Amino acid sequence: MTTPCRLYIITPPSLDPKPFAETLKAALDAGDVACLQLRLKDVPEDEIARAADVLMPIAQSHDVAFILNDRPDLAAKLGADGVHVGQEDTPYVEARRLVGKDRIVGVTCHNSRHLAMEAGEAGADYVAFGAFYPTTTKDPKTSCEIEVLQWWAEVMTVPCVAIGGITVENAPPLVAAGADFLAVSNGIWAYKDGPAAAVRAFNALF
Ligand SMILES: Cc1ncc(COP(=O)(O)OP(=O)(O)O)c(N)n1
Ligand SMILES: Cc1nc(C(=O)O)sc1CCOP(=O)(O)O
Ligand SMILES: [Mg+2]
Repeated sequence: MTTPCRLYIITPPSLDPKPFAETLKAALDAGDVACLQLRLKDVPEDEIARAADVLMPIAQSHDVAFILNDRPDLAAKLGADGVHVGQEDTPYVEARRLVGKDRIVGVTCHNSRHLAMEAGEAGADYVAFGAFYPTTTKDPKTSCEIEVLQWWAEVMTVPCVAIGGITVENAPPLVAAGADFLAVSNGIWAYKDGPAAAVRAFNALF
């Protein structure tokens, strides 16, 4: 039996924790969300820690796993539920050593079956493929064909995440291909009817 696709929300590239907390609560109240990734690039550690202090309890009280981007050391120190690392970040094995066996470690695999098999065999909790669509959130290294996702979902058991420019409108082929999670930033925060409506609309697709 296949499990339904779930939402993996990524925070906006910059945020003010106190006001953003209210937006986040409304979004997480609106429907099922599996993970929230705190992704603040090029900011000092204390800014990430301040944001995590405010946002992690909100995620966890909604049963949403709180994942920190890039920083396994800080994920362990702050008590996050996991970390996401890319190919230019801390290598998987070191990330796992830093966070321990009980936290989630996810790995960016771009559009590469080879990187995904390596990560899966090493013990990653999920592999992430992207970017599936054009995105304004970052300049992605690769674009990924839906076929890669479909192949992974058919052949492998390690969960896969689809990322990059995903919106309520363009998500259906990714869901049909077997993505376990859709990782979405702008498609949530800039949704025409607001983030809570986006969460409802994604859940209606699943
Ligand atoms: C779920 C998920 N997938 C991919 C990424 C991208 O990670 P990375 O390649 O390290 O790039 P940055 O996000 O660090 O700019 C991600 N963050 N989350
Ligand atoms: C953080 C990130 N990584 C990507 C990759 O392809 O690895 S695409 C991306 C941006 C995700 O944000 P949005 O949903 O706004 O496009
Ligand atoms: Mg990274």
